Amino acid sequence: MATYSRLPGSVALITLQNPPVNALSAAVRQGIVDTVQRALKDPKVTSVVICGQNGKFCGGADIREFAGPMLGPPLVPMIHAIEAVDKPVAAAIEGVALGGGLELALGCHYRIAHSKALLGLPEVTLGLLPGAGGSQRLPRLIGLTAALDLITTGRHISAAEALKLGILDQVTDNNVVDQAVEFVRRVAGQPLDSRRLSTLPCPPDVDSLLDKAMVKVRQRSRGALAPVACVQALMAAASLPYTQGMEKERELLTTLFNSGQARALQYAFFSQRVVGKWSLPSGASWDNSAARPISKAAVIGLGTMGRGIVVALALTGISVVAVETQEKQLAEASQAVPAMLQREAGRRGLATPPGVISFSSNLQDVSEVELVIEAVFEDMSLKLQVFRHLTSVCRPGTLLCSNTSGLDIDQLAAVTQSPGLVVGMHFFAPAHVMKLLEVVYGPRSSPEAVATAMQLGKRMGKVSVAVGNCPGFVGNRMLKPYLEQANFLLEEGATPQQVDEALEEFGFPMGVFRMSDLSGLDVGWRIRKEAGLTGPGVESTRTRQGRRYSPLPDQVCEAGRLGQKTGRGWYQYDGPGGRVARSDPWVHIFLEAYRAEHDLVARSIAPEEILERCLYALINEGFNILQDAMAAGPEDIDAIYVFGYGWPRHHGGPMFHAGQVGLGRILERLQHHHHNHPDVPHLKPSTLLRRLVAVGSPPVQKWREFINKERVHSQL
Ligand SMILES: CCCCCCCCCCCCC[C@H](O)CC(=O)SCCNC(=O)CCNC(=O)[C@H](O)C(C)(C)COP(=O)(O)OP(=O)(O)OC[C@H]1O[C@@H](n2cnc3c(N)ncnc32)[C@H](O)[C@@H]1OP(=O)(O)O
Ligand SMILES: NC(=O)c1ccc[n+]([C@@H]2O[C@H](COP(=O)([O-])OP(=O)(O)OC[C@H]3O[C@@H](n4cnc5c(N)ncnc54)[C@H](O)[C@@H]3O)[C@@H](O)[C@H]2O)c1
Repeated sequence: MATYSRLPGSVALITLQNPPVNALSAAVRQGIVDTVQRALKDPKVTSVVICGQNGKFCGGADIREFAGPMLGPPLVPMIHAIEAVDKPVAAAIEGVALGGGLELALGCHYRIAHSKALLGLPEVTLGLLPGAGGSQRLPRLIGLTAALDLITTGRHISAAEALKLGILDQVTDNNVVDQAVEFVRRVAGQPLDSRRLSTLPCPPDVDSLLDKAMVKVRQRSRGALAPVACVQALMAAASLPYTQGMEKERELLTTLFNSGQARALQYAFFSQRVVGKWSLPSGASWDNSAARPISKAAVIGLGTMGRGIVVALALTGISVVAVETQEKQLAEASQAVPAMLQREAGRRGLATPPGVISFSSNLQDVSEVELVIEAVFEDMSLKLQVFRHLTSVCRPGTLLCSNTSGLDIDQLAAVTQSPGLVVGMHFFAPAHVMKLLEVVYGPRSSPEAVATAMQLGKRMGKVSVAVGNCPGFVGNRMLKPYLEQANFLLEEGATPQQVDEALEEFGFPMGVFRMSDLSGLDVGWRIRKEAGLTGPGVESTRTRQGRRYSPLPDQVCEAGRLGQKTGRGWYQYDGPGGRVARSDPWVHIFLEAYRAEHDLVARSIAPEEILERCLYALINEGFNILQDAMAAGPEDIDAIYVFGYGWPRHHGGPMFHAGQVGLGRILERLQHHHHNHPDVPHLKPSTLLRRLVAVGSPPVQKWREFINKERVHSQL
């Protein structure tokens, strides 16, 4: 709703009230329509201020309403009515003015903001465009170049930047409503024509800026529709009168609204928030478990991951003891880490990186910290040794965390004095940049330890997801069948390029083979050796441990091709560390020889089969994970894949995508592929998938409840 009050001095104050962000729900829109009418009719009112309750102007349209029929007064005529008022109307912006919130402000004649406010048109991130006149008014106010940037990126800008761009008329450190009231009193009676943005001309696109932008956006959007539609809306603004521009905005919005992509992106928005409200099978959850404050931490092992973790902690204002036993590594890290910190602080606009870092080669130096993150090699015996040492050195109550990619957290906990204080904190490379953190709880991890790791992740700006303790946890466990299928496809006749192209066409930033070259092929090779799948003494057949196995990646490593770092992998590069992947004749000859050796006849494989085999195998493992209660719900899996594995956000995440494709279809295709490849257990449809199909394929939002019920009735 919106409340109305008349302040001394003939100013009407309209306050939006819809906690927590004053989203423009039907009730708020009705409230605005009614109160604006009241202000218009009240002869004693000479000017109007619109503000939001509880320090937030407005977070935009109510995204939850998009799932149902749109009721209540529509936004566009509501904003036109405000713009047409013949008394000055000012938006008093505190907190946020985003999306429809900023569009509402653009309909006002003046905009005054608090210096800490954030403004933006983030609709593109929800698969939409600014559909309440924003795509037509903003370029009229700030020009095409700046409007293009804000609308196609959806980025939030500070009040200072908004003032510079000309979006705001005034910025204040004081009470913004008081300032706005004073402002409108001052300007009452002045002509308003030039303040009505819809009546102003839009600058024409003289340098074909928008054509060039369109080319770039199409290249970068990887199949996402909204960025393209945003440019189209700006083209309409630049070339058509306002009314026709608005018609085009509406037409484009309707297309986006009806696209599966908008639903996927809005689901992704809420998933990100759902995972913060974590719960464990024990009943412990975000709202009944207290986190400990952390101000001093240690990181053990300063390789690729450890360095990034030190930077991420320091940026959060935490003092870090950084420990590395190899002299050369320590010397390198003590040069590299401060430089990384400086760079990242600069990128985030922080003047001085807040955390203090001390480097050491002595594990004894971590005795005073409150939390330790171990990031030594992925070797269980080494990690056990480190944890034994830590538990004897650290004071009682210190949280001991491991950045292992998939080893057993419980085994690590078992060698410590307080197993309840051991959790996994699985960061992704580079750890100071990537948004995902898997917080891995073992059977003995205490709610307090999970809560502390989750909160620390949040402080670091991560999307933290609580996951159960199983090999590979959630993300890497699902990756295994995906990689396996990619290798099998090579055996059957595909090339690395064909597989990668199909996946990139789907929207991944990199296909599986380019990604593996980037991460280093030796990572998986080491894990397979540890698992006894390859290495000296293991037979060179295509079956291992009773199931189909492809020795192709092992053989590529044995040839000294470890990916980008050696300048050769599934592709060739300009040299060690090269980044541009080129097809390598060696790989094609190698694949042909391999197929000949194993009597395999290469067949032509369609992109559809590549996608089905790779993605449905991955999705199937997602169902197994839900069934095993290793993830609390499909949103957790989807957030992990979107934020950690490059799953295209406009496809929502693997589990959401399964729902969009249709669970019946996924089941049928898995059955088909499993029939053709009975020696590949990952293709055998999961019981949960079968159960969901049997009950009519409920929408993804209902799976959590269904799984819990099935578990109670022991159906899973
Ligand atoms: C069929 C054809 C029909 C075609 C025509 C249809 C016509 C429809 C007309 C539409 C016109 C378009 C109008 C406009 O252009 C579209 C929009 O405005 S889209 C919304 C744009 N706004 C945003 O994207 C902002 C989203 N929110 C945020 O970024 C953040 O929440 C925040 C505001 C920066 C605050 O951040 P935090 O303080 O960290 O808080 P949280 O993020 O945790 O949020 C708290 C709580 O609020 C919920 N929430 C936030 N924003 C919204 C919102 N806009 N709508 C609904 N709910 C919102 C959030 O989910 C949290 O709740 P929880 O999930 O925890 O319950
Ligand atoms: N690299 C990745 O992409 C990635 C991603 C997520 C998780 N991980 C996990 O993070 C951990 C570290 O991986 P990495 O890639 O950073 O390895 P790395 O080889 O780059 O670095 C490991 C570092 O640990 C040091 N070290 C070894 N024993 C030590 C000890 N006893 N005390 C102190 N330092 C010691 C080594 O000298 C080395 O500098 C592994 O468990 C790995 O599985 C890696």
